Amino acid sequence: MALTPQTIAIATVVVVYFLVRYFNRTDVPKIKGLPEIPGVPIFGNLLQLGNKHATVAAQWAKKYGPVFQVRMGNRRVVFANSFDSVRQLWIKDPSALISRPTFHTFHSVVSTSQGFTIGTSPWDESCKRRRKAAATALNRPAVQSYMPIIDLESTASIRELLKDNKGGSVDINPIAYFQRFALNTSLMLNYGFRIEGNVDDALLREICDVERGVSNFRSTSNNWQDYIPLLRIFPKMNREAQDFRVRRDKYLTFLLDMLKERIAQGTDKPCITGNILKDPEAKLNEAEVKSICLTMVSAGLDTVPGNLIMGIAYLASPDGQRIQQRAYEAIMSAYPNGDAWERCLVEENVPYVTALVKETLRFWTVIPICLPRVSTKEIVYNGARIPAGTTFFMNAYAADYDDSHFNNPYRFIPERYLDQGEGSGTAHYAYGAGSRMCAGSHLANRELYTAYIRLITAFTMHPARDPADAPILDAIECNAIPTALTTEPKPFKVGFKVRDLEKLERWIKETDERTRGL
Ligand code: HEM
Repeated sequence: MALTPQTIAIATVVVVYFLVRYFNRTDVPKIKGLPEIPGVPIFGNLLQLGNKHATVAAQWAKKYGPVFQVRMGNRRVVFANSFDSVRQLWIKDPSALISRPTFHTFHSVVSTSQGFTIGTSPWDESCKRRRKAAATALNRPAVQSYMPIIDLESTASIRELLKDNKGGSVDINPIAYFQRFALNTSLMLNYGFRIEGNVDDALLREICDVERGVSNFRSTSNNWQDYIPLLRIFPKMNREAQDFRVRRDKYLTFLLDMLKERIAQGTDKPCITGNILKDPEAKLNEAEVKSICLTMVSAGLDTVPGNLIMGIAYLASPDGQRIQQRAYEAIMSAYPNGDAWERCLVEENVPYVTALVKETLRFWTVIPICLPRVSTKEIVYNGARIPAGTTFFMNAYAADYDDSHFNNPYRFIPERYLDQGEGSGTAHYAYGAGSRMCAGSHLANRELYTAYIRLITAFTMHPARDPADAPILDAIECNAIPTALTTEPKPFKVGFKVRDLEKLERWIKETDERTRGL
């Protein structure tokens, strides 16, 4: 019997209907009582979120309220967009959001050889062990013992800056200098190894490029194949992710093998992985050691420089001149003998610079959509029952620019953290919040504080001579890759003028003497 055109049309409609229904399912059913952003079949809200998730979600929050649900392909996501709602969901019952979701690209393609970082691991016994090991290695007393490394690396970057700016006649793009500062600090801590070459060193560039690429595969806003499984039939994304994995394996294996060889020969320097490998009581297996190494190499690599570089961009701008001057006066009044360069290694005694660090972290919020969480039990929010297994996104950018919490959030005002009020309690969500908050925040704070004290006492910073080199002073617009997990600052240049060459050369020489054995 021949099929009539009508039968074919009806059959097509039925097949399409069931296909759309099949592909339109979500991991968690619609949550009653929580506003839902209207979307389209299969894609959900992905098309509307586009490549600026943080700003689009912040706009929706104005219409739908601070917490709402969206559909990203087949994943239902609860988005929190205000300072207070983050506090309620992430901090009030921290155990409820202790886990992390898995995503196809990062977890099944990029991470098959070295395992997951701590920050991308779902909560289980292994994650607990790794987080505990990292937290112990990164707690306050441990970080204090690493200050010689920060002494060495901040000086190395400033020394090279001084050489390259040729007496102030050349404007400088600060990015590579502070990438090396952050990477070498992490490598020294983790492997007792540092990259000796200049900012063009091949290993430095390779690690920075690959980690940046991998960070894009980790992004919650970049990988539609994570949300729409049908898209995984296109092999291109998988191939790119695999290429990055191969390149990453190469240097991670090189670094770990080198450390093991040095331990065998007794020539290793004290470091976190060395301590673990040599500790007969350590309960971590090879895969867990690799995960910690991976975390240590990647966690501070984009985040610390992103803050420092954009902080420098602001300080050097016409608006930043007042802040630079005030910071300089505060440093001079705390250290009239000019020993801030050295004292910043043992104490944090300039509240204005501490406030400058906090405001930098808030204003630039370099992970605008914080690392995602998944709930391990039911959470009740404003009467809505959100089931266990739901994915949560913290819009840290929106929360850090929440005008019901911060006065003039779009202005860069370190003073907000000098007075209580805005500064009391959680200062900002740049480090996330609650049970899986950044484990490296003490280290990062010490790196930023030391770098600021040294940069501000060494130089005055000015706009570049060519207006085309001016930075973009907006936390979203400054980002060269809007869908990246961590802000990648668009290139810009700054003028550095030495305040007192003789003193600076003396401080550098003193660091050289102090750090000779490292
Ligand atoms: C300014 C620099 C940094 C920023 C802005 C930053 C930010 C963050 C954020 C937003 C998270 C997710 C927190 C959450 O889900 O609530 C995180 C996690 C993490 N960070 Fe950092 N981070 C920085 C530097 C570092 C450094 C230097 C290290 C260590 C070398 C580090 C180690 C970690 C670890 C281990 C986690 C995972 C915590 C977990 O999942 O249990 N971070 N960081």
